[in-house]
Order: sequence, then structure tokens, then C-alpha cells
Amino acid sequence: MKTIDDLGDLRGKRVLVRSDLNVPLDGATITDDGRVRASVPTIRRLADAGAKVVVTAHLGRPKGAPDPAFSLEPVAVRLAEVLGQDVAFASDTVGASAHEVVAALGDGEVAVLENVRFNAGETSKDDAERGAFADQLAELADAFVSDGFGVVHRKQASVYDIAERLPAAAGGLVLAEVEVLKRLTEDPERPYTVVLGGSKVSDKLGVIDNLIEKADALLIGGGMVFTFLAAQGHDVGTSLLESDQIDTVKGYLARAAEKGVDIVLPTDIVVAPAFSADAPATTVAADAIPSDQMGLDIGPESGAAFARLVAGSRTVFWNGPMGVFEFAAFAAGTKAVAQALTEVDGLSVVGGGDSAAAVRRLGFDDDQFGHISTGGGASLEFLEGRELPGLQILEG
Ligand SMILES: Nc1ncnc2c1ncn2[C@@H]1O[C@H](COP(=O)(O)OP(=O)(O)O)[C@@H](O)[C@H]1O
Ligand SMILES: O=C(OP(=O)(O)O)[C@H](O)COP(=O)(O)O
Repeated sequence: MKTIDDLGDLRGKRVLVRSDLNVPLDGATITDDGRVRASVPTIRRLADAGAKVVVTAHLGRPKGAPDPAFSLEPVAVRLAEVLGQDVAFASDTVGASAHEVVAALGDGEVAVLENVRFNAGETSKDDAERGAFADQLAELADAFVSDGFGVVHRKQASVYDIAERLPAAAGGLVLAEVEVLKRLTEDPERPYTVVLGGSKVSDKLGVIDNLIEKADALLIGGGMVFTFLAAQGHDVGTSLLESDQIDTVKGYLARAAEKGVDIVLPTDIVVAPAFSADAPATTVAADAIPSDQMGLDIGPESGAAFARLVAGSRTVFWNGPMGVFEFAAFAAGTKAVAQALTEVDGLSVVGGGDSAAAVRRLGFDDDQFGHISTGGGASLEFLEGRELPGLQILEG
């Protein structure tokens, strides 16, 4: 992959940096600034080289139009604090404000553009529509640095198409992430266990297909669980469920059994009548979820079983909290798995914005893990051995 060194002398040049600043927010308050901190070294390096640094990033999944709830402005404020220098903010991504802010940048100064996903072209499946938006982004810069590891699995304008339009290079974060994750793909020490949870179920279920070929055991928690339980014929009440994936999941279970790969499901679940911090929590058997309750965490018996399997592995990759850790009553499963990862005699990797936020919020330090990856979906697809569009476009 091309690196920043390949871009030559950057003094006075406008460099567009794609960062992953998709941080968890409570209102306008950032609850974990890990992705901001991870983005700073590349931004600092470019600013120190005298570039005019234009940062582009997304926040959440707005629907291709401006939505104040997903403004990057609070994130730009936090970036300025962590960088220790002023950061200008453009109230649009490629419009008059962006052009004005970029034109006003001096050498070594930094600006953040408003949420790139406020523009329908960013995530469009139509190549021409995405390309037209990438053309507009490209007008704002002389070179492109891809540093948002968490989005390199997305074929999106600010990740992929832009790299076809400007001299492009991988930033330090992307290079560092790839370096560590390669260790998990090249002959991992066994047993190799992958723990999957979280709420992006439809996005991430597909990775199981390839991971069955690579890992010795797959532990399923979080919102992932319920499509599996439904595939086994159980009622999952009002839990998160991808009904159209039930047949696919049945196929995974059958193939894993054939290959001798353990797909381990929780045997007990913490349920509540509503998705809220103070909903009364009870623990039930995984095959007896009441029809008016939703599963919000794996139960204590499952937490202990998952912890034993994790701690006994030599290589562990974990993406996706085991429950709704943001609410104390549903954080125990995530805490049990996190604790077990710290005890692994080998390589333990936590991936994903919320998973990283969870371990920090539950009192763990980053250095208790082998690596904390900023990307969940991106690292999972990397481990699958898939070609990631945002990396492939930087090659050559
Ligand atoms: N049983 C569940 N039902 C609903 N949401 C869940 C459940 N378990 C975990 N979650 C949610 O999953 C979210 C994180 O999912 P995801 O974005 O896939 O992880 P990451 O950002 O680490 O890749 C958390 O906000 C958590 O509350
Ligand atoms: O949060 C992210 O991914 P993750 O939850 O898989 O870690 C990235 O910012 C990508 O976001 P997206 O999954 O909305 O494309």
C-alpha cells in the first residue's frame, strides 16, 4: 500500500484525510473518544508536515441528508482538544461552507467537514452517483489519506472513489491495524476463538460463513443470539431478530457441525420488558424467553462459560458487546468476556467502536488487551480474508 511518504512534500498542499470519528454519543456528549484519539497521530503528522489538513468523516447512519442529531461539530470540538490546536468546522461537506473553510486554511492548520453521510452520494450503490460526489470532494484537496480503518470495508465515496481521483495513501492508523490483524490471519495459534455480538446483526452475520473455515470456535452473544435461537426453533420474544436470515443461520449451524467447529450459543439470557436502563431484569433459559420480553444480555451461566472458553484460547478476536452494556443491568456478560480476554495467554484483540468503548467504560485499560482495533466490521471482514475496497484501492 502507498504511504504518506509516497505523497512527497506536503507543505502548502490541501490533504483530505478520511478518518473514522464515529464515536458513541449521549446527546451531544461523547461517551468514548477512542476513535478521535486514534485519528490524531496521522492528522498531527500531516499538520507538522505543513499540509492544510481537511478531515472528512461520518457519524452514525443518517439517511443521506443533513440531520442535526448526527452533526460532527461536537466531535470537531473534541478533536481540537486532543490535538491541542484550533480546528475549523465547515457546516456542510462539499458546499459553500466547506470551500470557504478550506480556502482559509494556513499551512499546518486543520478543518473538519460536516458528516459526509449527509450527502446521498457517499453511500450510494450507484457508481455514477458516488463518483459525482467523490468529484466534489476531490475539488477540496490535492491529495488523499485514508486513515479511517473502521470504514475500509465500505465501498463509499470518501473511502473508495476519492482514492481514484487524487494521489492517495494509507495513513498510519490503517497501516498499524493491518499489521496486527495480519497476525490473526497468518497461522493463528490455536485454539482460535472468535466472539461475536453487538447490534449490527444483518451486517455481520455474513462473516460467519468464512469464519467457520478459520476459527475453532465461534461464541455468539449480543443481538446476534436471537436469530440463532430462532433458527433452533425457539421463541425470542421481542428481541432483536433478523427473520429473513433464519435459513442462512440454519445453514451455518449445519456446516459448523460438519466441520467440527463449535458455534457456542448462550444457555441463559437476561430479559426485560423494554429497552431501558431501569426495566426490571430477569434471567431465563435461552429456550424459554417470554413472548413479551426482550433479551438484553447473555445470562451469568453463559458469561461464565464464554469466559472459560475465551481464557483457554491462544488467539481471540472479539467484536460486539454481549449485551446492552450502556445500561448497568445488562453489562455483566460483556464484562465477563472482557475480563477473560485480559487473561488470554496469547493474542487477544477487541474490535469495534462500541466494543472498545465498552471495555473502557467497564474499567479496563487498553494495555490489558493485545490490541484494540478501531474497526469492528472492517476487522471481521479482514479476518475472513476478504478484499476490502478501501484497502484494495490504495494498492499499487
Ligand atoms: N441483546 C441486544 N439487543 C440490542 N442491542 C444490543 C444487544 N446486545 C448488544 N447490543 C448493542 O450493540 C451495540 C454495539 O453493536 P456494534 O455496533 O455491532 O458493535 P461495535 O461498534 O463494537 O462493532 C451496543 O450499543 C449494544 O447496546
Ligand atoms: O462504527 C463502525 O463500525 P463498527 O461498529 O463495525 O466498529 C464504523 O464507523 C463504520 O460504520 P458503519 O457500520 O455505519 O459503516
